[in-house]
Amino acid sequence: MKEEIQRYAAALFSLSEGETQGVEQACSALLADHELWQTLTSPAVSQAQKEELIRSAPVLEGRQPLQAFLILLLQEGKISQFPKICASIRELVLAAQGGAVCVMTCAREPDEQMLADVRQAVCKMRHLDKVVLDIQIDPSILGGFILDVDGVTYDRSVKGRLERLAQGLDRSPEHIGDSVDDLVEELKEQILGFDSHSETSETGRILEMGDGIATVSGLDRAVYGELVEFETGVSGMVMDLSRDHVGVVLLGAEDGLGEGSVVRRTGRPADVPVGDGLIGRVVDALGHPIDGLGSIQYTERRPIEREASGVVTREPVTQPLQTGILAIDAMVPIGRGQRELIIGDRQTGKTSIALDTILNQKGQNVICIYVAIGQKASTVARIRDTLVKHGAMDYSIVVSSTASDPAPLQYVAPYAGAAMGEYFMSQGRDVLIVYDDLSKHAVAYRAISLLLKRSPGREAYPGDVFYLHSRLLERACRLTREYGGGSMTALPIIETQAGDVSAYIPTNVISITDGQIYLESDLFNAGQRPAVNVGLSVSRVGGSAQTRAVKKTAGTLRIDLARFRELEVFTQFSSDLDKATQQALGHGKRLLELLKQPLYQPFTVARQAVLLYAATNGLLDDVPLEQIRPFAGGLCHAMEAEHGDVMEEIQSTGNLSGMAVETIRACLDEYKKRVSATWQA
Ligand SMILES: Nc1ncnc2c1ncn2[C@@H]1O[C@H](COP(=O)(O)OP(=O)(O)OP(=O)(O)O)[C@@H](O)[C@H]1O
Repeated sequence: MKEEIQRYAAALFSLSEGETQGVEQACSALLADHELWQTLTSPAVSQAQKEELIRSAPVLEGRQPLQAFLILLLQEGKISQFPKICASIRELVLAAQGGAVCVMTCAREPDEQMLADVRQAVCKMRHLDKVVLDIQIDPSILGGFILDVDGVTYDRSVKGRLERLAQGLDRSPEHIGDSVDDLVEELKEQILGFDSHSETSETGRILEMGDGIATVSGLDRAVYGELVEFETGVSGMVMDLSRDHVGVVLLGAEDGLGEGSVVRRTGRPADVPVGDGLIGRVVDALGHPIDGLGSIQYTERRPIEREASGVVTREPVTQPLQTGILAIDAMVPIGRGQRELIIGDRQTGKTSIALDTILNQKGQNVICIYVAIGQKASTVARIRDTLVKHGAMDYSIVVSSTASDPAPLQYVAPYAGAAMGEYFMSQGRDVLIVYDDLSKHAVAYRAISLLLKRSPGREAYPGDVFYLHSRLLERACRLTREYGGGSMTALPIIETQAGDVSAYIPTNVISITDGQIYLESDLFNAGQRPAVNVGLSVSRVGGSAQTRAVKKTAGTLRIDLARFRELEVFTQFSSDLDKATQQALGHGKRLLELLKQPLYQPFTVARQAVLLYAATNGLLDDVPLEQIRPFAGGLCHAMEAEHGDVMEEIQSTGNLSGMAVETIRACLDEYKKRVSATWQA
């Protein structure tokens, strides 16, 4: 509506070339003639009579362009908008003369001296030649005034100052001690140090509102990604910039907002609290606690969007990040600073792998962040319980945006998690971040983009959906020693439909990451859990980070399994197999059996090395298939109980010495002798 009025005003302004002031006066005179104006807007008077009245009215005499304009308004049924058009013309006339109209809200009628001072101050501040003040009286501001100049609000009201003081007191409870004296001291300090100067803010108004998206006019200087505040206190993020309006996504409830509601610029990008205070907490996508454990004492705030570290600050991935899952650490090793995708159909154990990896970081000095995107609240609660139960919450943060949260919050969540992780990385610490899952993240972004009227592309995703994830995952890296030497390892999760890895989002994320762990429903249903498909899973950079003991012993595992798969297919229908084939099949079956691992039971490096050494050297081939897992467990126990020093050495050096190999062989022979009697029975 405002745009339409401005268009009419601009048309009339251009019609009255060089004679704008005269036209403005004629407009004012017409509005001042109450009888004439009421007749023109009365529904009882016919159109022809009104047109005749316009042509013959003394106040419009000699003003043909204005008469034609009014007749046009009459014909288009817009005559009631004429007072607003006049106000808009007044602004245009003033702007042409180097001036502006300012709305000044006062608690009571201001005196002449004050008006003159304000006019002079505004002229100086905004470099204007002339200022017209439109005075509005609002006793609720208590005293002082609020000045609105060209979309920028200068608040010098008593009410505004009190609100700012209250906000300041609200924000500083962190350092206040427990005693009343401390509290009084702190309050005194706050009040004495309060800067009572006016607050300048740029405000706009909502033009349209719906589905968590607000179209706002008047925020001409707003920048992409900036945080704005609505009059109900809800925040929003600018995500669309057009010529005469901006698109804002709401980061909270829409209640109480509608057309005309005031929106204020904050001048800062969307940010989240970061710091050690967040460890052990469950927070929402904006970093607010949702675990009922009280407020969070954060160290600083960091913007959720940040450019990824550059080439100079990065170091190659050389340090392992143990998942504790034998199949992964042996064949798809992950290094600190790597991005390894976990991909698979629904219910194939994707989250379980990520959780097991978090549990395995206990005592490893790694901060873990689990970001739930579009998950059920009950799932998030279950994950938190699991972490608490295994003592993993002491070094973890859960960032939760559940399926019931608005799409913008689901969109923001992984970036917020990355910002929290980056803080620890900048402190030289190692971070593991799990994004569960990015398919739902892409869906949330698609919803926002379509509501912002961006053109849909393949599968209705917007054109920049690749950038959506690449800029997120690029933030995972290992920093050089000069930059603190911290790292952030990312485990993004993608859900496929019926195993289709060639769909749009899966292919995108596969191409961004440094490898993928591919989980298969068939394997999962056949009882092979974790259901890692060894053939399709790769780790592009993890090999150089793999622990030597595991690398040495797992050397032939991948090839052995590939050979087994091939043989299995070929020999499916033949009953008469030669001895070598039978042996190869038996070996493969035992390897697969060994790779089965129950939930929440991660293996240490020493255990992995012992088991892999035994399996890949065929030392388990004479153990009955159904006894493999109990035998493996027993062997590890025997090694730990009888050769604790050797296990300790493997664990600490990450290497398998000749002496260790001999000990393993001896212990295995001895243990086998001990238990083999029970097999025959
Ligand atoms: N190694 C395992 N051993 C036994 N059960 C497992 C194993 N891994 C996963 N499961 C079980 O499989 C089920 C699905 O696991 P999970 O929730 O991790 O899968 P998902 O692929 O993340 O599922 P969703 O599609 O719901 O995200 C769970 O009930 C879990 O207990």
